[in-house]
Amino acid sequence: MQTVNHLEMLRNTVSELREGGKTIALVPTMGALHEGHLTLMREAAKLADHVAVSIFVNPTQFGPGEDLDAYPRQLAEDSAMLESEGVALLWAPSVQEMYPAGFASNITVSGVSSGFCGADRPGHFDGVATVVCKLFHQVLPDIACFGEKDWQQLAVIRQIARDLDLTRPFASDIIGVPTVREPDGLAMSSRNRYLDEESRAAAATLPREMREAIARIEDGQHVGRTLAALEDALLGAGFSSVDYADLGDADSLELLEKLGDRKGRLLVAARIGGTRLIDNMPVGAR
Ligand SMILES: Nc1ncnc2c1ncn2[C@@H]1O[C@H](COP(=O)(O)OP(=O)(O)OP(=O)(O)O)[C@@H](O)[C@H]1O
Ligand SMILES: CC(C)(CO)[C@@H](O)C(=O)[O-]
Ligand code: BAL
Repeated sequence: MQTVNHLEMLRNTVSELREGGKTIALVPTMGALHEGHLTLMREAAKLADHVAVSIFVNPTQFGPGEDLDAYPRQLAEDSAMLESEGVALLWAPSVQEMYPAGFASNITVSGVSSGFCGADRPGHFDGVATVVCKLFHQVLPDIACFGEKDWQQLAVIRQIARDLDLTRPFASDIIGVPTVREPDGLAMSSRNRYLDEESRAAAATLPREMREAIARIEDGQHVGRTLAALEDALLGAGFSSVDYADLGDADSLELLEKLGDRKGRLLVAARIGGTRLIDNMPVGAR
């Protein structure tokens, strides 16, 4: 694996990897790798000749008071995991390399980025869209893989890929990979490591109650009342607050009060032991 920290070297390495018409799949991450990330890499490896992974804790997607400083950074450990996955290229730029002095651009996506996490974390998806756009221009991948765990992020990235002509041939090259879960159902996330034993045990209530709520909605029960009951169940199980628990159209993320024949998605963000967890699941898929 080649580890690259500077743009000029990245360009040379990408050209070398491309020799003979070889293709590249990019997996953007913020590091602190877990099995969810490795699953993205294994999917990427099926779809291209080489897998490139970026590790960059992107300051512009963190709001004031969020966990930018506390976010786990473990490049040596991550690097060893990538080596054993057969990753060809690790792109690990510094903040200075990504945002040199005088950097002044920003990509704002309307529509899909406005509710859910977009409402709770103002500017978050601007930061994500801007850095992902830069990563695409830097690595020039043929495809890129993202996790469905961050469903709204995936929708935002599909939108910029389409709008800004980021991939060949357009957004079909953005691959969404289903959420990888712990045995008790909790979605894997780098932030799970913030949880103490008690909060970690209670966190599994989130996917369990989501599945219950989905079954009720699919059985025709009132959406608003079912979601209110879901919030109560989470608060009763030890969550300190629920940022949102809403049913959205799976693609546009428009809020749905009734499922009808729409393909829906239940999206939840809730806090436990000081940690904000997110999850989402399909509704109306059965
Ligand atoms: N459990 C998971 N299943 C599938 N993909 C995942 C999972 N967790 C993360 N990903 C994907 O990995 C990529 C990198 O995510 P990131 O490095 O932010 O990890 P994370 O575990 O989501 O961290 P965080 O705790 O910050 O949410 C994203 O495309 C994300 O959706
Ligand atoms: C896509 C991403 C790497 C952009 O910083 C980040 O939001 C993430 O890890 O999900
Ligand atoms: N995986 C999403 C990145 C973030 O929460 O900032």
